Amino acid sequence: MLVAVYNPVAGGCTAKQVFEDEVFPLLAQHKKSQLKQFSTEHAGHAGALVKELIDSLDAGVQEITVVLGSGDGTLHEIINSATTLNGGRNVKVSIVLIPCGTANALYYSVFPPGEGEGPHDRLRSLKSYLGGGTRKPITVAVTTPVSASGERNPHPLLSSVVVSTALHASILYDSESLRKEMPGIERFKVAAQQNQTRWYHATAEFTPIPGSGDVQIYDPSTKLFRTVSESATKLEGPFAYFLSTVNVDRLEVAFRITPLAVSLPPSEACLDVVVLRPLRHPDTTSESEECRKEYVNHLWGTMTGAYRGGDHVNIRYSNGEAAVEYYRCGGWKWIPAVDDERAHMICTDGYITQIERGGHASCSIGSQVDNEQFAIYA
Ligand SMILES: Nc1ncnc2c1ncn2[C@@H]1O[C@H](COP(=O)(O)OP(=O)(O)OP(=O)(O)O)[C@@H](O)[C@H]1O
Repeated sequence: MLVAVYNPVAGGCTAKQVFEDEVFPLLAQHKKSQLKQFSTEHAGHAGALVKELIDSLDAGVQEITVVLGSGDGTLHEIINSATTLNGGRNVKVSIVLIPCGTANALYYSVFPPGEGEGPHDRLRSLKSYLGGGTRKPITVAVTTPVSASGERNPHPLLSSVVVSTALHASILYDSESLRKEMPGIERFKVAAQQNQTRWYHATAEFTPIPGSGDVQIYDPSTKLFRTVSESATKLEGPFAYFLSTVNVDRLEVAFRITPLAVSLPPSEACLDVVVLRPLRHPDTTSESEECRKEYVNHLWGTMTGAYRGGDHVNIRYSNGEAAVEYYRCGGWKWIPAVDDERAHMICTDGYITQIERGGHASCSIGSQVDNEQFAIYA
C-alpha cells in the first residue's frame, strides 16, 4: 500500500504547497497518483492514521510505504504507533521522507548537502523510491521510564534520531513555547541561551554494544575509539550535556553533533553519546554561580564545533583531556538526583517525558526485529 501523509503545520507550514507543487506531480508522472492522501489534523494524527491503515491491510500484505511530509517529530509518532513493541502488527513501514519540518535531522543526515551546494533538493528520498532505490533500515533507540519502585513503563518510547537529557532536553522543552513566534531553528538558540548556566545532577551508566561486548570512547589523540574499562562505564554528574543519537550525525543541517556516526561508522547498530561534564574542565573548580557563568564560554566554545563540521570531538583542554566525552554503547541508564527537577526530563525526538521522582530511564538500541521494521528510501 502506498499513502501520502503530510503535516501542514510542521516547520514553516510548507508541506501542503510542497506536496501540491512537487510531490503529487512527480508521483503522477510515474503513474502513482492513485494513492490515499492525508493532511494531519492534530498532534498524534499521523501515528493513529498509519496504525489504522496497517490494521486494515489484508493478512498477506506485509509492507506499507508512506510518502511523509514532515519533520522528525511526525515520523517519531508514526514509529511509536506502528511498532510491534507497542502492540502493532509486524508490517514493514517504508518511509519516503520529504523534509518539511524545522530541523529535519534524519533527512539531512541521510542526504547531507555537498559543500557549497545551493538550495537543497528535498525530493531525493522520493526520487530514490521512484527509481527503485535502496531501503535503508531505521535503527531505533528504545527508552523505558522506570518508576521509583522499579516498575518499567509497558510502553517504551522509540526514537529514530535522538534521546537526550540535560541541556538538549531543556532546549526542546522551552523552545516549544516559542514555536509560533519563531518557526525556524532560531527558537532552539534562544532556548539554549535561557538554559546555559544550568547543570544537571544525575548518574549515567553505559551498557555494552551487543556484538562487540564493550563500551567505547573516542580518543582524539589517536582519532579512534577504544574500549573503556568496566569501572569507567559509570559517570557521575553534574552534567551540562548528555545526548545520544541513532541514524543521524546532525540535529540540523549544519549542526553535526555526532559526526563520528558517519566519519567513523560503527560496524553494528549502537548509540553514539556525547557528554559534557563541567567539572572536567581544568578551570571549573566548583559548582558556584561564578564557575557556572564562566563555564558558559567553554560550553559554547566546544558546542560550536558541531557547526564547524563536528570538530568539537577533537577539542582538548589544556590538560590534554578531550573536552567532549564521546561514547559508543548498546544502552545507557540515566538516574537523576531526586532533588534536581530538570534532570528528570528525557527528550525522545523532541518529545519530553518526565521521569518519576526516585525513578530512572533506560535507553537501549532496538533488537534486530525492531530495527528491521522501519526503513527510509535513501
Ligand atoms: N494539524 C496539526 N495541528 C497541530 N499540530 C500538528 C498537526 N499535525 C501534526 N501536528 C504536530 O506537529 C508537531 C511538529 O511536527 P514535526 O516534528 O514533524 O515538525 P517540526 O517540529 O517542525 O520539525 P522537526 O521535528 O524536524 O524539528 C508534531 O508534534 C505533530 O504532532
